Amino acid sequence: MSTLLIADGQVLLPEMEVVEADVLVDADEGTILAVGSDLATADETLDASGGLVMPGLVNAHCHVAMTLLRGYADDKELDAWLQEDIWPAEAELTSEDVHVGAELGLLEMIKSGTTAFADMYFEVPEIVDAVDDAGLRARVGHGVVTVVKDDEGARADVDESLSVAREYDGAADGRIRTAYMPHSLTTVGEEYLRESVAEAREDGIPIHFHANETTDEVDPIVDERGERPLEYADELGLLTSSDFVAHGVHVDETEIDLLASRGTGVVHCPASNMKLASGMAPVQRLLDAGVTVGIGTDGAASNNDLDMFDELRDAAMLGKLAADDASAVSAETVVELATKGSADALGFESGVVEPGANADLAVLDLDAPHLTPPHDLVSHLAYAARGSDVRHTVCDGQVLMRDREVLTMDESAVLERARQYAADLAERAA
Ligand SMILES: CSC[C@H]1O[C@@H](n2cnc3c(O)ncnc32)[C@H](O)[C@@H]1O
Ligand SMILES: [Zn+2]
Repeated sequence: MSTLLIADGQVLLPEMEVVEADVLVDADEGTILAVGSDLATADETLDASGGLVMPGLVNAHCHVAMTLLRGYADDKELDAWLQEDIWPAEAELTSEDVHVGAELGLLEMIKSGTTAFADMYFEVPEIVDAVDDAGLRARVGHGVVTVVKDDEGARADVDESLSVAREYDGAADGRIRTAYMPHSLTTVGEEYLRESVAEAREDGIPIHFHANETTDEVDPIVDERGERPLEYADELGLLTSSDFVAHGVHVDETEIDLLASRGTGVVHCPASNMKLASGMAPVQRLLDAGVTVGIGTDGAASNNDLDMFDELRDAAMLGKLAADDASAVSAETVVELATKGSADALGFESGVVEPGANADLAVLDLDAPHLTPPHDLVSHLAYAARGSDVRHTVCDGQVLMRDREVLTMDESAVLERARQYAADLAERAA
């Protein structure tokens, strides 16, 4: 067994308590062996002195290759943004573009302490390949949109999503898991949803989709069906405890109870919801009802970065506004949502620093003006820390970034390729 010791730091425990301790990792199994003092010596050591060892952040909803479209189209609401700018640009995407964009996003994640994410996009084999090389953990899937396709095209899209989910589950030494990913209840036709959900269920494949993001999406469903979107989703068999939905902004009490009783996770994407003026998710009400809530960035074109520390702060701030209550969505809550909450929604044994859990960890450097004085480190994580404070990143027991040097990627080459491919893409899409 080869071991890794993360030594001499403070450690954030699952109960949100901070203690001085070392963390011993089984680097072969990729799990945490022990948290404490006087632990065994290890094959490799990471110096965490002056730092906080915390669970790696889990970005529970992303479109990682959309980094190539960062800053490409801003300041529009969702429908106009997708239809006028994003979908025409995505029609020009090549598999190489997706690879290059994914690498850029993965680099950004490693540098800002994210160790796992969920991703819905096209050209999934390219994303799998990039994740495998970068060393992160992900639940990936091919996003299905049938509304603009003929029957043959729609079925091919559905089949691709199901076959990708079957083929790549367990890839990258088990760090890749998959899901069937219909884009949303309005962009995938009912007959395709009915057939494909049954197939996914037969094979035990989880399902992830965008839900209740805007009133423009909710109102037509209510008008045409006389029921709420998540009631419709439930009838289709889309809400089980292995499934998770993105956004859940415009949900009523019936839908919140449905999510809680089915055990379906909701991924809150506060920055994207604010930027596209989609609305404010009722995060405190979801939590009070017992819904599993995670946090995600959404894509870098609607955020516009993949720094989960921004998301923690946004989630806390927006949660208070939505509840009209400054005690709602507290610092402890958002830290838990972006770690264990997201990991639970995605079905990963990550998000906590405790023996047996995946060794997916970030070490934050506390020696910075904006993190001084250290009255309350959980408060700092929620309200003051930035991705650039991360000093080391570890996933599955492997060191991906040591002393701010990313070991699994050539940073300058990734940036150079991304600049070139993004410029070419924008030119083709113009
Ligand atoms: C079919 S692959 C995923 C698809 O989703 C698009 N997308 C990005 N952000 C959002 C969002 O906030 N709501 C809905 N759809 C979104 C992305 O551009 C891809 O086309
Ligand atoms: Zn999305």
